[in-house]
Amino acid sequence: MALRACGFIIFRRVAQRPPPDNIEFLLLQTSYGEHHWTPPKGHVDPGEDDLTTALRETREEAGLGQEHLRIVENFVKELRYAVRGRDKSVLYWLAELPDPSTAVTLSDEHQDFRWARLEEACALARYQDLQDTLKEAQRHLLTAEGKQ
Ligand SMILES: Nc1nc2c(ncn2[C@@H]2O[C@H](COP(=O)(O)OP(=O)(O)OP(=O)(O)OP(=O)(O)OC[C@H]3O[C@@H](n4cnc5c(=O)[nH]c(N)nc54)[C@H](O)[C@@H]3O)[C@@H](O)[C@H]2O)c(=O)[nH]1
Repeated sequence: MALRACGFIIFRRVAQRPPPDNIEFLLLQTSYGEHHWTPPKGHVDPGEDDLTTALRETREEAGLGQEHLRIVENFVKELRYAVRGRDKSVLYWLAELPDPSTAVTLSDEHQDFRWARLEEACALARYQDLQDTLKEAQRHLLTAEGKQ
């Protein structure tokens, strides 16, 4: 069976810059393996529903819970890639951190985090599918605000 993981693309808006540069995405760097950067996400536990997984992993990995987040409607993206020869599917929802000063608290699974504008986020993310997803998220937000 394919591996399945779920998470959140989390963004915040900073007041000091005009759109689109006011949008910053949260990326976490693993403390293991290739030290790659991804949004908070993780494997679905047996019997767990996808959104519950996304919320649980975001709390575990970034210290951010539903009380800190505003989930954006009509945005969910699936990425499919192979990990050590097994197909993996990752579902990402999109959520805003309305209070941009809310602290991010990492677990042992990650060694660093970054709030990054789209260009830097894409450079950190490295994988084309994740970069495309971040770009789509930004487009979705700007379109919703009538700024594009
Ligand atoms: N020591 C050690 N331990 C590990 C390792 N590996 C796992 N652990 C343990 O597992 C726990 C994590 O459990 P969860 O939090 O539940 O799972 P996830 O959050 O899902 O995390 P993963 O790291 O398993 O999965 P990915 O992020 O998917 O990375 C897997 C590979 O896929 C590629 N890749 C990544 N992202 C993209 C993308 O967007 N697009 C594309 N195209 N490719 C992408 C990249 O090549 C990468 O190397 C940790 O606590 C460790 O105990 C490891 O290498 N060494």
